[in-house]
Amino acid sequence: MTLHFDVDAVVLDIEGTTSATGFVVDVLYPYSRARFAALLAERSGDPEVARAVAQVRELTGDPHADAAAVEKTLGAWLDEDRKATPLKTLQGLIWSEGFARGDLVSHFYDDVVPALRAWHAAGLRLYVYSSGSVAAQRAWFSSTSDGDLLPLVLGLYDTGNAGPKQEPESYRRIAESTGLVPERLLFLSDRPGELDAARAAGWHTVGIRRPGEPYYEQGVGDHAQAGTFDEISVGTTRSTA
Ligand SMILES: CSCCC(=O)C(=O)COP(=O)(O)O
Ligand SMILES: [Mg+2]
Repeated sequence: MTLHFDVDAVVLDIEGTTSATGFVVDVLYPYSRARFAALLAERSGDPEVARAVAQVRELTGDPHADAAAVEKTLGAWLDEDRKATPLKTLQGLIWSEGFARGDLVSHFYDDVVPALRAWHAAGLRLYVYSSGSVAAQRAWFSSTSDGDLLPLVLGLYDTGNAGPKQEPESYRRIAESTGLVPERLLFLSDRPGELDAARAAGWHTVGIRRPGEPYYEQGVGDHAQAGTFDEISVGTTRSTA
């Protein structure tokens, strides 16, 4: 069955939706884990690193945590796949450099890139909203085995510039930033809590359920659902806020 939506923009989650969680956890996470110590030791003066370290100390309630303690916290958050903003900031710095060096090439499910190209060609606006930092998203879309997909994407949102993914206010903030009314936006995600928040903000939602992904068995509640992007048809008649 094909789901049809008359919208102006599609907002994409990454992990579990455009791309495999397994790749993120098995390739990207070890890559960052192996480099946290060097980043904390060598670049503590970098404002982005210093801000993230301060956030780690705040979140753990330990204002005097040294580099070793911060690294331990980052490792524990990785183990539980916690989407903590400072973890994502530091991972983003490490991954961006890894992609730029050619150590990393991003993963997209086979159905995703053709759909993104077709939707973009049809005049749909494409945005990303991921727990991965904007820096990580930029690198992710730039360094694919299908070439640079970043020109397809009009804007990137993360938990820093939009807020937590399970809060409706974050989706209101994104809608305002795009200049589109909520009912002209479609959010694709694998996580029911994110879909609930987007719907509470007035967006259309589709839960993406791919075999092997963490939320596959649980499902996406009463949201429309699709196994691949091929099952989604989007068209635009343009209407801005
Ligand atoms: C290029 S982002 C890397 C993936 C990641 O770290 C992440 O947390 C993605 O979470 P999402 O919100 O896209 O499910
Ligand atoms: Mg996801």
